[in-house]
Amino acid sequence: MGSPVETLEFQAETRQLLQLVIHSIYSNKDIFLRELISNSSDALDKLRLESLVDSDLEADTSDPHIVLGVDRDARTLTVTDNGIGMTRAEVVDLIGTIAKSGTAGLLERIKQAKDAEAAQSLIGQFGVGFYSAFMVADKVSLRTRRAGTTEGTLWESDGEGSYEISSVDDLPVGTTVTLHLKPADGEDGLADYLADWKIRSIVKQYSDFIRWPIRMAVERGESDGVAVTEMETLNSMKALWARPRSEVTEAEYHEFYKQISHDWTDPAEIIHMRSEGTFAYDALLFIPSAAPFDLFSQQTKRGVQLYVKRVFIMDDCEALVPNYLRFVKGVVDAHDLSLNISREILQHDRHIRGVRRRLVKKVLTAIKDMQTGNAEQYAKLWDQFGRVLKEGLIEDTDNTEALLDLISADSTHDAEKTTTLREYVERMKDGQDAIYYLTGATRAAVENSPHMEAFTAKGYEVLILTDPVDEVWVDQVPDFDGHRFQSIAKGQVDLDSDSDENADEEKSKREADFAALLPWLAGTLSDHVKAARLSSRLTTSAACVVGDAQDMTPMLEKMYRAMGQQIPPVKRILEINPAHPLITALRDAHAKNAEDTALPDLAEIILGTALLAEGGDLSDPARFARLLTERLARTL
Ligand SMILES: Nc1ncnc2c1ncn2[C@@H]1O[C@H](COP(=O)(O)OP(=O)(O)OP(=O)(O)O)[C@@H](O)[C@H]1O
Repeated sequence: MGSPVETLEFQAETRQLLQLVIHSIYSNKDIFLRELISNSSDALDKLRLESLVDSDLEADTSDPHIVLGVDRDARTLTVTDNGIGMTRAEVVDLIGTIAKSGTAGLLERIKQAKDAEAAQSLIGQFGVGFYSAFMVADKVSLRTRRAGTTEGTLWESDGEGSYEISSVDDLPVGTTVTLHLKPADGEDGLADYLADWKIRSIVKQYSDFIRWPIRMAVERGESDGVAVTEMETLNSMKALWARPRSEVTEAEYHEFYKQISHDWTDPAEIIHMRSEGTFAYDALLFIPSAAPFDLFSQQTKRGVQLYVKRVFIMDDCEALVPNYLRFVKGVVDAHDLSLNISREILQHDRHIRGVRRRLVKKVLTAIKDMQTGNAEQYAKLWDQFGRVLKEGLIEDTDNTEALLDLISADSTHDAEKTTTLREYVERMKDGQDAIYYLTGATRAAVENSPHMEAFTAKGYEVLILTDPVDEVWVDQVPDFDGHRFQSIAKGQVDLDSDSDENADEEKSKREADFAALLPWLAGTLSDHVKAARLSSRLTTSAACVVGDAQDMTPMLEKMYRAMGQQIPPVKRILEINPAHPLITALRDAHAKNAEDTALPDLAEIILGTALLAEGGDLSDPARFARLLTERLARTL
């Protein structure tokens, strides 16, 4: 026997929240199904747990499931579970009221939010759960019977001010939510939620890994003019990350990786972890073996997806992995977050920040282990992802040390093999305190650059850095193991630190010899260089161009320009080799007749050749070619 229908008012806050939901704060209405399935899944979990704890509870737990039902004539969609169910009092408490603390304050802030996006992000902290049904339905009925009780409850509402509640007989244990669907309306984001394909695709996208079967009767042709239907399970239920590592085979991991990454090759590394602390989560991450083609495009997305209790929440979750680990693929399943959590809130969530820190450490440690344990695999990985990892030196100062430890760079020590910074430091010469490097477009350009000459002659090893990102991090990272990074194309170089008196004397004499030429050179070339000085880094070339320690390198200047930034041209310093015959001849010619009109052209040619030798660009190549040919012609 059913009881008389009682009409109850929604609590004031609930009413406000419902209004917000109905008047569509959410552009993505599909999520209502995710919310209802998630509630059902929780109810199935609860029943299983309760029946284990309470042996007197007469509950059938032989086939826990969720069934989706469509009635096209009545335009209803039902979500049924045989989970724990609710008593009448629980329905009033749980569905008619919002028990969460801070609701009133939150609603106030939502009302004051500037736009829909801000409102959505606030409400994401909260989760609208069951109420999201009102986004797609103009009436919702809930029939439920709690396990261990006999009386069923019917709750019905149109989401306006009140709801009706009555007792009903003969309900099975569990809950059925019936949505009386609003008409489909493309403009309002309301899809046809009676269509099999739509339901199927929402389940696949959001609820594929729910551990209980989600079933639906699907049509399988006709027999004697009558549609034949068959129950089909829509979700795969296989959430690998929720299983203990020891129970998952490598083949299963690989299969799963391919499914989420759309990659054909097996991953290079698998990281499977579980945290059971105050903020419990499972994480299953993969380091791919090859970089995707769009790794450096602006549109590249991060590969880590966020789930909450097996319900898909979002992909490209920037709160979980930093940009420089965008190549890492996988899933993080947090056990205790709102399903509607927004990206913005996630960014500021203390727990999520903790998860992120841990994931970064795990990934970096996995790469480090590869470096020490499997050099060949590591070399491949570095080749694919080294450039991106080096972005971390700019983005993530918390992990500078770990990242520097991973660096593998070309060096003048070995033409075939790269070096780690640690190996470099171990080979450093006595008295050498800095790590020398030179940046450039290619290994050949760097190796043949005039800046290298004295370093090569004196046996100093120089790192050859040819990735654009190298230009930036070397300027930002203070040191490795107490040794600062020193560009050999910047600042003064004094490789004879133990200079004796004779050397000093010689130096003063040279300075005096060139005392007239240097200011003249600087003046003549003042459109291109800010100073001219004698070099101690050249052995065979006549000249080179160097920057001050804080100057931007020409490559960095070019990079900024390519990105559309307006920066004034950076003038560098011309260094000349006092022992080179061309330079001594110029000095003598200048001493003889400083007004000789051929001299400025010669100065330009010297500067131009220095730029060409470092692989740089000439400001006016045609002019340079003309000056050079005229000069050569005169020598014949
Ligand atoms: N199918 C169901 N079976 C049993 N109880 C349910 C069911 N659906 C909802 N409930 C009860 O109603 C409560 C409120 O549900 P609602 O979806 O509004 O919020 P929630 O699931 O608690 O939180 P959120 O969705 O924000 O994470 C649930 O906590 C649960 O106790």
